[in-house]
Amino acid sequence: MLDFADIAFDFSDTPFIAGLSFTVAQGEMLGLIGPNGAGKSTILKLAAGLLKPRAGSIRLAGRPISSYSGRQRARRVAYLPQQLDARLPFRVAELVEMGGYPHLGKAPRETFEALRLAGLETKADAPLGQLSGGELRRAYLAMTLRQGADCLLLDEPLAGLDLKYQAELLQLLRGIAARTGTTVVMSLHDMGAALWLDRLLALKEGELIGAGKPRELLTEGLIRKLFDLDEEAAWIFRPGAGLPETKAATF
Ligand SMILES: Nc1ncnc2c1ncn2[C@@H]1O[C@H](COP(=O)(O)OP(=O)(O)OP(=O)(O)O)[C@@H](O)[C@H]1O
Repeated sequence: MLDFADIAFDFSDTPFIAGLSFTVAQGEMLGLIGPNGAGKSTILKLAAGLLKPRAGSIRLAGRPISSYSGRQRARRVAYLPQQLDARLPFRVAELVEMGGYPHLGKAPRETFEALRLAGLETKADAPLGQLSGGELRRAYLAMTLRQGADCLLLDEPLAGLDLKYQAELLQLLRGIAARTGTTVVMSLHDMGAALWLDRLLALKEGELIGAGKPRELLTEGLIRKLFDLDEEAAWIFRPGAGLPETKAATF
């Protein structure tokens, strides 16, 4: 569904990504993990066609992403940015309705259905500025779902969601992927949630340092290398182990 081949990308004159290659199969749920600034958002923006690589090719469903018109691309790819604007002067249902734009209003998923999937039926008439952080993310997510694209590119979709909505969102995406073959690529920081994805790419400073099934990839060694955690700091990755006494004493 998505094919990055030998991608290079620079910010102005600063080289950032070099020789990055990976593919994502149709219906797969892929997670991008790594520290702040690792390049997860950059990769999602490249996949969405919002940034252009300096070298290499990005293909979507077998065609170069650059060969799609804006509307064609929006039918194939829906992108949920990390930074969401709560100041837009719209109500929730109006925002979600905009997801139908690439289909001239005839999107595969109706606005109410998208609202229901995001658990926002009762907030349909609320102005965006009156939503909580998690509700705002779910409103934008509903717009993304309404778009009915084959490939969902979601930048930290779980951020700010309470546990119930994190679980529901993962189940929802899993169901959509299984039923319709929709491909999901998401960045995330929650290693517990990452366990429920099909495959993970571990990124650091624009480089792919590991890839694989979550339960095989997420070793303590990989986590320590990825996030520069020394042995003592790695307590954070040992659920149930508790805070080491030496650490607790220094707080
Ligand atoms: N427009 C820009 N110009 C210059 N540098 C940029 C620009 N956008 C991002 N960067 C830099 O590129 C690097 C990668 O940023 P990116 O947003 O892809 O990271 P990320 O892995 O998504 O991080 P986070 O977990 O904090 O969201 C960062 O060092 C960032 O400062």
